[in-house]
Amino acid sequence: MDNHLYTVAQLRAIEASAYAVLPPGTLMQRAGAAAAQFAMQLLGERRDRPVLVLAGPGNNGGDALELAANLADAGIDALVLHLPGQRDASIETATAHERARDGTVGFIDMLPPDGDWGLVVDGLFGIGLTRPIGDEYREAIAALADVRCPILALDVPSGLDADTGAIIGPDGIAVRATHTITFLGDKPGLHTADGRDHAGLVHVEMLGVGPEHLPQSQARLGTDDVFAHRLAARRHNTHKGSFGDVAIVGGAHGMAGAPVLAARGALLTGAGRVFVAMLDPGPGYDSMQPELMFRAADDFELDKRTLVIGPGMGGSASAMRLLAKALDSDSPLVIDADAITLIGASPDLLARLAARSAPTILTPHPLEAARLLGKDAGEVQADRLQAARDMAVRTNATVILKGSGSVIAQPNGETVINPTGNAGLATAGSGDVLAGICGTLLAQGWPAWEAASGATWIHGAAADLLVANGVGPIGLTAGELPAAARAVLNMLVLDAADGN
Ligand SMILES: NC(=O)C1=CN([C@@H]2O[C@H](COP(=O)(O)OP(=O)(O)OC[C@H]3O[C@@H](n4cnc5c(N)ncnc54)[C@H](O)[C@@H]3O)[C@@H](O)[C@H]2O)[C@@H](O)CC1
Ligand SMILES: Nc1ncnc2c1ncn2[C@@H]1O[C@H](COP(=O)(O)OP(=O)(O)O)[C@@H](O)[C@H]1O
Ligand SMILES: [K+]
Repeated sequence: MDNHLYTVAQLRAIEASAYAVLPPGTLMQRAGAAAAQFAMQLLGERRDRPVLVLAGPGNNGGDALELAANLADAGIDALVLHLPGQRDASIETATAHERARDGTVGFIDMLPPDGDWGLVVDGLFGIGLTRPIGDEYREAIAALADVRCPILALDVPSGLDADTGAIIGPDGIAVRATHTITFLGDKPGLHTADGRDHAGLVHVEMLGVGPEHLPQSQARLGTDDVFAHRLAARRHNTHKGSFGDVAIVGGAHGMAGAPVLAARGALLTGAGRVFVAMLDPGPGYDSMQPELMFRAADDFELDKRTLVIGPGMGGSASAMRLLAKALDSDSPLVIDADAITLIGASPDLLARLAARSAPTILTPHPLEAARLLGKDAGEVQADRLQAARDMAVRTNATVILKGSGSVIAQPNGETVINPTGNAGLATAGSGDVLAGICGTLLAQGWPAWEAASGATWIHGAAADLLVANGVGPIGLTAGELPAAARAVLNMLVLDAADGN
């Protein structure tokens, strides 16, 4: 599967390269025809209902007019609300307009208050949106909030930044589509930040443009292909030492739960032995998971095991001392939660981190990322891919910027957006479980990049599995994730053995 994600600048280059070898209007006609076909699939049994098509001033509007003409030719009642703006349309869009006018497409001047549509198509703006949506378009987009039928966005939901997944403008608005048919290549903004909520299910349509027109992409949508070759079935002749030791370092007073969740995550995804090194005196054992071994962090040997440092660790002097020791060690290291905050406040710790050569994964949520970058969380969320890449360069580590559409980046700029997971994960402790799974995969010898991509994928898929079984998204708890992650991992290993 082609899972490359292209920036708007790259899409413009693809467009220009394909445009140069095709008769004028070909790409728009193909976009309109493909979108009409997709629309008919979405309409299904509701083909007797009218389809509302919103067409904007640019070529996205041209696609919409082509789609309307195709639907009308197929006998569907297509009604266009055309909002052409001040500037002249491109020749392609003007031609599409003529075609729609000459056929049986209906044109309306305003939205009827209670249209009983079979489908609504958003062709207001695509990758050409350069400024916040103005009042004349805002009204039409706001009206879609009351629509009860599927909404199909052409190329990009209008109002969404295709590069970042942020809604354009401080007081911005964007269409919330149920489906997006996106042209000439997939886009990062459809899969992260507000992208998942606004794009719905994404279908990529290449419009017959071949690989010779496609540039090298720096970002991909994550699939299990990234780590599938690591999913080896376990051999009989193995022992607990074969699967690595993970030690979770954290657990200041009152925060013992965080390292315990991380430890359960690590244990149930296959580490041979899991320790919890507690900063402050805490529980002697976990009655739910008595296999975990509890130690005092102060005199705990940090070498020769994979470390997950930060869950519930607090910001005390002993936390800082332990973190410095962990950073200076040769152990594979996952840095989470309070440990990230401490590094954000200390140039010395940051320098130690950047100097490491052992595998290192950093798992910030947007606020922790902001502390590390000296920004605020809003600035991080405004461009999650760039923020993740900046952190990877600054720390010389693999970074997982968490949140809807987690972004995984490595210092060379390579980036993956994770497609699994759901809002059930927006609950305290789920990040601790992710850190534990990262630790397990590192302990089993996965390189940092594959461990980070794999852990994020498995963690999200665990939440998806729970939701599919009626556990969440509302009320899903972090403690339920480790067993679900175990089920996902075992299924992946079985699939890999079957050659699927
Ligand atoms: N050019 C081509 O060869 C193809 C273009 N395609 C479509 O064309 C789209 C890109 O077309 P355009 O570059 O015309 O861009 P758009 O149609 O996305 O919008 C740009 C137009 O809107 C105006 N505009 C931008 N922001 C605005 C705002 N906030 N308020 C009001 N007006 C605003 C611009 O001045 C311009 O006229 C793609 O997303 C895709 O849907 C497809 O048909 C594939 C082929
Ligand atoms: N709305 C969401 N959709 C998908 N994943 C989410 C969402 N909200 C949170 N997550 C995931 O849940 C985890 C939360 O981690 P974090 O914010 O560190 O919480 P905590 O510190 O309480 O464990 C991360 O893996 C994050 O990517
Ligand atoms: K659109």
